[in-house]
Amino acid sequence: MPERISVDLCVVGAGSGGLTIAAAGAQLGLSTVLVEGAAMGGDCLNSGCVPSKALIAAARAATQHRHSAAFGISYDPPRIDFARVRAHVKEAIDSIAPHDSQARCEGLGVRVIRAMARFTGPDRLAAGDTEIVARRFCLATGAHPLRPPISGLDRVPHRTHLEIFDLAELPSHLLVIGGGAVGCELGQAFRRLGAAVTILEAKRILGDEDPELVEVIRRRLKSEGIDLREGVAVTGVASAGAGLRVTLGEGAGIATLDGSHLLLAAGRVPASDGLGLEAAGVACDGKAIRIDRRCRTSNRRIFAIGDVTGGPQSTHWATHQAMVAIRSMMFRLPARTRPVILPRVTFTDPELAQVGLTEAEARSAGHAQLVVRRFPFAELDRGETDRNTAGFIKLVATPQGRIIGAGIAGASAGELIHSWSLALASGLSLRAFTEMITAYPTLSEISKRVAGGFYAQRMLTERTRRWVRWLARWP
Ligand SMILES: Cc1cc2nc3c(=O)[nH]c(=O)nc-3n(C[C@H](O)[C@H](O)[C@H](O)COP(=O)(O)OP(=O)(O)OC[C@H]3O[C@@H](n4cnc5c(N)ncnc54)[C@H](O)[C@@H]3O)c2cc1C
Ligand SMILES: NC(=O)c1ccc[n+]([C@@H]2O[C@H](COP(=O)([O-])OP(=O)(O)OC[C@H]3O[C@@H](n4cnc5c(N)ncnc54)[C@H](O)[C@@H]3O)[C@@H](O)[C@H]2O)c1
Repeated sequence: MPERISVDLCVVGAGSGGLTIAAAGAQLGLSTVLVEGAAMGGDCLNSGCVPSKALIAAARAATQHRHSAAFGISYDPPRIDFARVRAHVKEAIDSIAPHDSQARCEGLGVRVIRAMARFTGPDRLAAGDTEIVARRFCLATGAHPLRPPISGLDRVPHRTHLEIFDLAELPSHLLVIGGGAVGCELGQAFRRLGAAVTILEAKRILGDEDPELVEVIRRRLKSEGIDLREGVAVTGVASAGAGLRVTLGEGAGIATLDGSHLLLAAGRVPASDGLGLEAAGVACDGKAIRIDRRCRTSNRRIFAIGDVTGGPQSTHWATHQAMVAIRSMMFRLPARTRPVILPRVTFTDPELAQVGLTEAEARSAGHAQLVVRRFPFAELDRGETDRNTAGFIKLVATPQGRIIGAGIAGASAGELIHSWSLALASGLSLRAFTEMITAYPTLSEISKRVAGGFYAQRMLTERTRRWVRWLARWP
C-alpha cells in the first residue's frame, strides 16, 4: 500500500544544490522531504569536485621533484603507487561524506527518501512507494555525461568522470575526448602521475575562457608532455588489441590514434529525463529546465537549481541559486541570481580563474570603451622567490574605473580571484584595490599592481607633470 505524505517542501536531488535548500527548509521550520535516487552528495562529492581535486593534489605531489632541482634540492624520481593514490581519493570522499549524509539531513529534521522521483501531477510526485504532495518543490537533479554521436562508442570500454576514479591501474596511454575543464584537469593529473596522455579537442581547449589566459595553460600542458590536439573531432572508436583506436575527422582528412584507455569528457547534459516534467507542467529548453532569475519554473510551485537548469555548471553556482530560491520561496523576497559575480576556476596547474566578463564578452555585450590592463606574475617578487612566474592577470574596466571583469592564469589564481569577486559583488571600483595595503611579498600584490597600472597610465601625463612642476615652485 503506497504511503502518501503532505509536506511544505519537497527537494529532488541530494547534491550541492538540493542539500543546501533542504537543510535551509528544515531549519526554517518547514516540513521537508529530500528525495535522492543514488548516492548522497551528488556529482560534486562522488565523481566531480572532490575526487578530481584529490587526484590533482596527488599529481601535484608527484611533480614536486621536477621543480625542486632549481632550488638546489633533489629527489629521486617519484614511484607512483596508483592503488595508494586511489585510496587517497577515496579517503577524501569519505572524510567529506558525513556533511552530505542522510544521517546529517535527518539530524536537521529532513525526511530522506532514497528513490528516483517522478511527477504524477503539478503538485505531487512518486518516489518508490511514497506519494509526496508538496506546497513547494525544488528540482536539483544535476547533469549526466554527454555521449556525442561517436560511432562505436557504445561497444568500446570507456570511462567518464563517473568511473575514472575507480581505475585499478594507471593507464599506459589515456586518450581524452574533450578539452574542457574535465579533460584538462584530469588529463594533466594523469600525465603527472606517469600516464601518456593525449587530449583530443574538436574546437579549442577551455573554449569559454579568454584565449590569452588559456594560452598559459596550453603551454604548460604541452611542456609537461601532453599530446594536445585541437581542432580534431573524434568521430569513431573501436577496440584494437588490448586497447582501443579512435578515428579523428571525416573524409580525406581522416586519421587514427591508439591508446590503452579512453576518458570521455565531452560535456554534460541536464538530468531531466524521467522526471515526468510534462505531468508537472514544467517547461524545458532542450533538456534544461527553464527558470527565471528567481529560479522559478513555469509551474509556480516548482523551483529548479543547479546543473539541471542548463547554466554554468559549478557547485558554487548551484548553492548560489539555492540561496536565491530560499529567499524567493521561503521569504517571498524578489531575490535574483547574479551571474556576473560568479567566479569560475579551472584547477589545472597553473590555475585559470575568471570573474565578470572576459574582454570578448564585454565587447559583444556592447561596452564600446574598454580599458584592458595586464600584469605578469614574473614582476612579483614573490613570483620570483617561489619560481612561480608563469601567467598574468588581465583586467577589463571602463575608462572611469568600473570593473567589468578580471581573469588570472597563474599560481593560486583560484584564490586570488576572490578579491575581484568581492569587488564586483559589492560594487567597488578599481580605486579600492589601489587603496588596500597588500602584505609584501605575496601573490595578492598582483591585484593592486594591475589596478595601480590603470591609474598610473592616467596620472603620468605631460599635464600632470606640468602641474607637479608648478606645485614644486612653492615653498
Ligand atoms: C570531474 C568534475 C569535476 C568538477 N569540479 C568542480 C569544481 O572543482 N568546482 C565546482 O564548483 N564544480 C565542479 N564540478 C561541477 C559540479 O560537480 C556540479 O556543478 C555540481 O555537482 C552540480 O550540483 P547539482 O546540485 O546541480 O547536481 P548534483 O550534485 O549532481 O546532484 C544531483 C543529484 O540528483 C540526483 N537525482 C537525479 N535525478 C533524480 C531523480 N529523478 N530522483 C531523485 N534523485 C535524482 C542524482 O542522483 C544526484 O545525486 C565538477 C564536475 C565534474 C564532472
Ligand atoms: N573546476 C570546475 O569548476 C569544473 C571542473 C570540471 C567540470 N566543470 C564543469 O562541468 C561541465 C562539464 O565539463 P566538460 O569538460 O565535460 O565539458 P565542456 O563542455 O566544458 O567541454 C567539453 C569539450 O569536449 C569537446 N568535444 C565534444 N565532442 C567532441 C568530440 N567528438 N571530439 C573532440 N572533442 C569533443 C567540446 O568541443 C568541448 O570543448 C562544464 O560545465 C564544466 O565547467 C567545472
